[in-house]
Amino acid sequence: MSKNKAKTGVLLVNLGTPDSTATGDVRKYLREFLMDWRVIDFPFIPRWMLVNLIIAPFRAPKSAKEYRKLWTERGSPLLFHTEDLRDKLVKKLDPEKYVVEMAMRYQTPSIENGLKNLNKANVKKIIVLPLFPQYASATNGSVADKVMEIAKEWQIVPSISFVNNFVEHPLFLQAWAEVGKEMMDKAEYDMFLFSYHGLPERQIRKGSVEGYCQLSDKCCGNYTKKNQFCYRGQCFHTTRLLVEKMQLPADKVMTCFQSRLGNDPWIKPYTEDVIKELAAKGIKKVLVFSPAFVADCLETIVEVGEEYKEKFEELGGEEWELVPSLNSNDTWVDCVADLVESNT
Ligand SMILES: C=CC1=C(C)c2cc3[nH]c(cc4nc(cc5[nH]c(cc1n2)c(C)c5CCC(=O)O)C(CCC(=O)O)=C4C)c(C)c3C=C
Ligand SMILES: [Fe+2]
Ligand SMILES: [Fe+2]
Repeated sequence: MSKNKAKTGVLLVNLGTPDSTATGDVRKYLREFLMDWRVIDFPFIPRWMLVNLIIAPFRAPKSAKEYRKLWTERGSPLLFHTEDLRDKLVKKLDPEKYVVEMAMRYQTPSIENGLKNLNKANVKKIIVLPLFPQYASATNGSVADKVMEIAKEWQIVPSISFVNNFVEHPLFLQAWAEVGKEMMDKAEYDMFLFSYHGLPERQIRKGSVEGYCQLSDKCCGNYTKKNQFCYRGQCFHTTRLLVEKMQLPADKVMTCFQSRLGNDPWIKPYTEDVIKELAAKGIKKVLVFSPAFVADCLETIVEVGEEYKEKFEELGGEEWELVPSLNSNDTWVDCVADLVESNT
């Protein structure tokens, strides 16, 4: 390719994390995150009151304590795993064809800065890759909002494409099979739990085409063109594909949803309830996959790896192991490279 040809810009975007574990920084992060109407989908005034008068003040000190448990010399795992992914992707892609930037939807490095750098490189096209395997308005939808909010100020808008989801990508499935196999080679398990980040049920209903999704097994249990964007349906589909790929016994597999916030109904079954059910059935050894996340973060390391483990053990469980996330696994890097090249 000629050196004069314009390149394609790639913007990897993950969710975001506080700049430090100081309570003030955590509060700032929570405020930006939860004031996003796609995350707390209430009208502005009730959202502002809920976030600024209730959630941020009370949650920030508690969350800051949790962030201190996982913070490293390189900062937040979500951030440094995404940096490592970017660095490996840069080495993998043809430098004559691609410029790669990474950003966080909330806090830093910002999407604004990433796009500015791509613009400086005079790219002809931008591929935005939100690092969320399953589509949700609160994640992928929000990344698209932010990118377009910035691009609407530009005189020249190059072509911009968004990767919507990648649950069916063979290298995504292969990468999970690899990290899972490493764990399964070391020990035997009675149960394989697939715990995904949850969502308020009303957000699924709002996105439901012709009211198709009623949050039952009938709709979410199949993956069809009618529920192709249903987050819950995509999560069950991810489990089915991974079970097939890893040849896990179907009667030893469960799908559940974690990280509920507030009192409204979120998508079920809740991971907390499944833990009780497993313990009551006498299940002792559980291997947990968390395939809504591609990088280890607060929700995997602390919530699944520590809090749920403690609950399971209190109820008589013996082993609760978390499969590490994809982070910068080489097959996962190949998957990202392929998502870029096939969208170029
Ligand atoms: C996997 C995709 C994610 C979806 C979907 C999602 C929806 C969602 N999240 C909240 C509230 C919180 N999430 C928090 C942390 C967090 N969430 C995701 C991903 C998804 N969220 C990640 C990767 C992380 C970890 C960030 C890190 O720094 O490690 C938090 C903050 C942490 C805490 O205080 O517990 C909140 C709050 C809502 C309300 C929501 C959908 C509506
Ligand atoms: Fe979240
Ligand atoms: Fe559904």
